[in-house]
Amino acid sequence: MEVPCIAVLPEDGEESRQLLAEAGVLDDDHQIVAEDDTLYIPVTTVDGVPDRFETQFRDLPARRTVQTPADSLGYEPSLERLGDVVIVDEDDPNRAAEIAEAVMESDLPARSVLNRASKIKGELRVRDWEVLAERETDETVDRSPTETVHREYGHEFLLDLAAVYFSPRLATERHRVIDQIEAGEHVLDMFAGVGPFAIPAASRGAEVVAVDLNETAIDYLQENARRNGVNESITAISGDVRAVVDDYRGWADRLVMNLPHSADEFVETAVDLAGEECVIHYYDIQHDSDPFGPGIEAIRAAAEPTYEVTVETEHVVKSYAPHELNVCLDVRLTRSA
Ligand SMILES: C[S@@+](CC[C@H](N)C(=O)[O-])C[C@H]1O[C@@H](n2cnc3c(N)ncnc32)[C@H](O)[C@@H]1O
Repeated sequence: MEVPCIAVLPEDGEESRQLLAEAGVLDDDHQIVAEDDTLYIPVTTVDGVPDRFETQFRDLPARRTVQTPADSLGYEPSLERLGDVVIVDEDDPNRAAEIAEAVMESDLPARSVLNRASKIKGELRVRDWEVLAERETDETVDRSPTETVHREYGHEFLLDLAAVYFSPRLATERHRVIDQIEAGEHVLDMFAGVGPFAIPAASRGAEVVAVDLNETAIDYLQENARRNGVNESITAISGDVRAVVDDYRGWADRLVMNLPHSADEFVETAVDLAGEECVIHYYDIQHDSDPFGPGIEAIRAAAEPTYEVTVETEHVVKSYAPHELNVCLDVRLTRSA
């Protein structure tokens, strides 16, 4: 379509564009075109173009705007992105299907759209998913629609949401813990999943043991260790963490205990694994009237009097449910003299 524009030399382009913008007549809906040593800059109207420019009419292509799901839906859907997977949280199946279609039609780089089909459940803390939409490309034809690559603070994690636990919402919390790790430390991640604590810990120069009951999570953790170049510093063990006590008794300078609903069942194991001095990052979910008390009590009961127990940080990670908080205690155990 022909639109009004000015014609200038390329070296005058930026100054001219600015003058048009200042005059309020720069047309952002069409593209600037370079042709035969001339730049054609679109304007919204001939009136108001500064006198130094001559206007003419020319066929300039429309500028493509980014299409979002909200553009076709007419409302902003609640979406979460994990790599190239888009997650919706919708109880109404019609609305879920409508959102999925809008996502696939939009410019979001989505390979699949998933809906939560169950709560996180069982010992392995995995949930069911409904695949609402899926785009197959040559590159991803053999990949499950629930598998993706998530990037976090310079690391990448391959994972299958249908087979392992993973939450991108804990990225800032993981970073808080990882920031405390020093090179040479012995770090034991008791519930390691696909490695979002263990792998960055190894990148900081720690020697890491990562344990998980979920064999598939350990397979991904090993792949992720390779992808992030730290496989030499991580020992990955598939099985119940209680079974590693004989091999790692007294070994750990730092323990990560991210199993919030039942961490209290593993404090004796943690004390068995702790070295002379050991920091425990203990995750818990408790009522907001006393979010830290039960965890501190459980750790004191298991560790004292063998260890002196110092609570270094009481940290609220996020709200979990009405009146329930997901919290982390950073607790230092120092073996008593
Ligand atoms: C909440 S997820 C945390 C995973 C990981 N730390 C993360 O942040 O993504 C808890 C993990 O503990 C594992 N798990 C549960 N019971 C276990 C046990 N007895 N021994 C070792 N791992 C266990 C589950 O398989 C699950 O991967």
